[in-house]
Amino acid sequence: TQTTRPQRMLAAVQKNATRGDPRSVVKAIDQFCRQKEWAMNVGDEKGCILDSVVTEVNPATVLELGTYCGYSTVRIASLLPPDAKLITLEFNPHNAAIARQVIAWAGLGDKIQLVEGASGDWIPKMKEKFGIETFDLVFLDHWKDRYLPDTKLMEECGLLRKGSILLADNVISPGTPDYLEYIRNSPRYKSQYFRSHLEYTKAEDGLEKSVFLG
Ligand SMILES: O=C(NCCCCCn1ccnc1)c1cc(-c2ccc(F)cc2)cc(O)c1O
Ligand SMILES: [Mg+2]
Repeated sequence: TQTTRPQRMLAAVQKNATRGDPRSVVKAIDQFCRQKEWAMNVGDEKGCILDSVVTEVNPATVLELGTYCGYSTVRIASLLPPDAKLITLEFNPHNAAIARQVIAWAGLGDKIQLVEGASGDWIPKMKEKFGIETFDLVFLDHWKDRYLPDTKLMEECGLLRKGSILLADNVISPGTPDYLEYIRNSPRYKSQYFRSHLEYTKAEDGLEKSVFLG
């Protein structure tokens, strides 16, 4: 029977990456996506910007919205300090199952909590279920029409503190116009656009980094 693209991506990781070596997992996925099949990972070019923000913030608590196959999950977790916690939310059970195996191959299972379900349902439960007070860093990479409602929900649930960083993928391609309009005009955020390209292509895309001012 026909395999899925995430399954073929996982097979490429298990074939070409070294167990317990997150950077080799990232490299194997990028090679697969450049040489074999495009897939919607944040990719190597935007991934370098992601790495620099993670390193600068050095977060103790991270929320990732949109796991997909775990590429950015592994990228972020490989840069976190020892006791840091990364919670990643994935809606699609098949993708979540693949991501768990990619994360395990990278040897990062103890740093990452993968939660299956809808962000709108889980964000209000973060404190009670995971003992999270606030997030130091949020990486938005899920449905593009959920960036704005979920950001407002995080504000309302008190999950952001003065200095929390939101980093949003795909603000140009596919685009998140309502989120950009809100975050760039809100007095409660200071935003910066990092121009780049849509993963593995020459099309424009970029990351929007926003600091919550409280
Ligand atoms: O849709 C994207 N991501 C969300 C996937 C579903 C999330 C499910 N979920 C997880 C948690 N809550 C809900 C996405 C799309 C593209 C893209 C760009 C150009 C193109 F022609 C086709 C596609 C590029 C990305 O980088 C993306 O991230
Ligand atoms: Mg994306």
